[in-house]
Amino acid sequence: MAAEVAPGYFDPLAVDPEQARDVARWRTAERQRLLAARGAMSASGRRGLADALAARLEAVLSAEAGPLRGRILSAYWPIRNEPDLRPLMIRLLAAGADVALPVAARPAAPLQFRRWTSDTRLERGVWNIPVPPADAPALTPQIVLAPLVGWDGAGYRLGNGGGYFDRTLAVLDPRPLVIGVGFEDARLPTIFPQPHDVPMDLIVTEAGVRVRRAG
Ligand SMILES: Nc1nc2c(c(=O)[nH]1)N(C=O)[C@@H](CNc1ccc(C(=O)N[C@@H](CCC(=O)O)C(=O)O)cc1)CN2
Ligand SMILES: Nc1ncnc2c1ncn2[C@@H]1O[C@H](COP(=O)(O)OP(=O)(O)OP(=O)(O)O)[C@@H](O)[C@H]1O
Repeated sequence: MAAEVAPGYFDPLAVDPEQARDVARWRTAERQRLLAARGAMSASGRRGLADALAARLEAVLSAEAGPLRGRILSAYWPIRNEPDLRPLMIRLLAAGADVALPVAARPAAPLQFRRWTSDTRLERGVWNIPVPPADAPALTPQIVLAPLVGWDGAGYRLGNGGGYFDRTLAVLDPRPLVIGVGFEDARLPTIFPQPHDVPMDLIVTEAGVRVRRAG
């Protein structure tokens, strides 16, 4: 009997399509809930938490990555009430780091990273996200700040649902130090990690380093 069944049938790592659909549906609902909660914060409350988060990040960066001069860091231009780290991005530039922004240039493809300075004239990319223009230098980041919609204690990230960071982290070589950044309140018991989900090396919130994966 067993010999008649394709060996893949018993593959314990195979994804059950029904379960994958359930997880995807659950994530869509959790994303909505978390985005609504973040949107309901006052602007000044969000600003205060973002500033606290930026201070935590600065300490983490110097502890983990050493001097920032010459380092290539990817940050993000805030959308959907994400923590606004633009003041930190300016300080990183002043410290001599190269700052890049992610660009979803093609659907279902890895992100590109383009150099950003305070003089860069941003254009509107997909979903109206401001991005550096196509002639901005392409950079390969050594450190990636990945904005979190949600996160869990195992270091997994719930993002905006495009799968862009997962696709990107799957192909970046050498692999950068990946730091998930978001608000403490966005913690979930688990995001039900799927085979494509790439865990963060660190998760930092306004409360400090919340997850650190060995590695
Ligand atoms: N500030 C910032 N920039 C970023 C990201 C980010 O999360 N934050 N990205 C990080 O990847 C990339 C853009 N990713 C995005 C992915 C999906 C959607 C989006 O609109 N998604 C659908 C929901 C899809 C679903 O739930 O299945 C939507 O909300 O309608 C927007 C941006 C690149 N730049
Ligand atoms: N490496 C990959 N290769 C192919 N598809 C992928 C990969 N990573 C993610 N996906 C697909 O992208 C979709 C969204 O994934 P997921 O819910 O993890 O997004 P997210 O991490 O929240 O989004 P984002 O990174 O854009 O903020 C899923 O359907 C998933 O199958």
